[in-house]
Amino acid sequence: MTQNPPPSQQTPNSPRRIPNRRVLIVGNYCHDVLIQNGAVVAETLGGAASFISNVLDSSSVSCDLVSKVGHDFRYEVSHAPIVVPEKETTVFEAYFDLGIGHADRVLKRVSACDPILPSDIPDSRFDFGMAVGVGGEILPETLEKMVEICDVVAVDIQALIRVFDPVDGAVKLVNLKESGFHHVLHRIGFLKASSDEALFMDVEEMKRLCCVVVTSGEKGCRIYHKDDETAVPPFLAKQVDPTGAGDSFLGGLVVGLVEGLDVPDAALLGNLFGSITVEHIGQPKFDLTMLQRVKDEVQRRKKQCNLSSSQNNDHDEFHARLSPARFQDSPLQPKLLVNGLSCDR
Ligand SMILES: Nc1ncnc2c1ncn2[C@@H]1O[C@H](COP(=O)(O)OP(=O)(O)O)[C@@H](O)[C@H]1O
Ligand SMILES: O=P([O-])([O-])O[C@@H]1[C@@H](O)[C@H](O)[C@@H](O)[C@H](O)[C@@H]1O
Repeated sequence: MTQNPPPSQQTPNSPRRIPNRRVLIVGNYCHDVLIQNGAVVAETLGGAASFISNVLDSSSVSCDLVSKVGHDFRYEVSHAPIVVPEKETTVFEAYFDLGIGHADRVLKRVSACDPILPSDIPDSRFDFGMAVGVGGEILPETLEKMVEICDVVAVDIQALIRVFDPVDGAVKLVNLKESGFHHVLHRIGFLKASSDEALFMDVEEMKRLCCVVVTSGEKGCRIYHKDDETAVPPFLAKQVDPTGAGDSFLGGLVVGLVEGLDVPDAALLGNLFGSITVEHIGQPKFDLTMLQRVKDEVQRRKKQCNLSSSQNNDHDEFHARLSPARFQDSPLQPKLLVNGLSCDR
């Protein structure tokens, strides 16, 4: 197969045969069961792929999605999964002993569908690939194929370092070095980890290989790349269920990158979508007016950055403009958050 050179290496005479497709998402949908004090509180569509495609679809970013489910898959989704008739859909039970609004949860994978194989992935080229497994469905050879066919690959570390207790399915983490993926990591563009997961990698080593983004719930996120470290401020949210925040964050980050924002601005969009997600149980339905306001702010920000001759590293203004766009119709008081501190307007 003839591959297009990555955009940075394309010249007017490059043999660019077929335009890239935009985004490839690889990861299984799952059924999430939320449990508090021994009782089932909610059952929802889960899996990073579902949260991410929700963000991309709502933002009009076209994507292909490769996911496997079993005969018992119960949800209508806009990107059809591969159905494996002899298997059951991946199921996660999430135990919230402190209440489902609380960030602390214990996850158990109680059923696992099949892994995604390189042959399940289309032989096209993509601008962005997203390796976003939740239940061990991304294999080293799956990621190897993704880095071959995608110009930039963003990886959620949870796809690489999760292992599952053979008896009760409890999720445990192994160090990235022992994950079986270490040899591919120099070929990925972005590695996203929550602050708990970041303890299972050497950030100093990884930031030399790719852009590392560490999310910290209500505190926002930090970006590490080479010798740079950038804190990206959060948005206020009334947390109801933390499930999917990291996934929606990654979706927002990729929407920003596809739109041509620089990485801190794109991460700010990630924070925005993460903050909206924690206000819902299951998949958030994004308000159309809010989405339009956010799109307008993104276009405005792009123009502003194009006009400015010097590198514009001041993201506070973009944050200050996104905040009211997000809170306009919300019961939360619109507040300005600067460097993680909230101030009344
Ligand atoms: N309580 C919260 N308030 C505001 N934003 C939040 C909150 N929780 C999560 N977010 C946003 O979602 C992102 C991902 O959340 P986090 O909890 O760090 O990830 P994960 O779901 O992978 O554990 C955060 O960086 C932040 O931008
Ligand atoms: O909450 P989060 O860490 O972003 O991502 C979650 C996964 O950790 C979990 O395994 C899955 O069942 C949820 O649907 C969601 O994808």
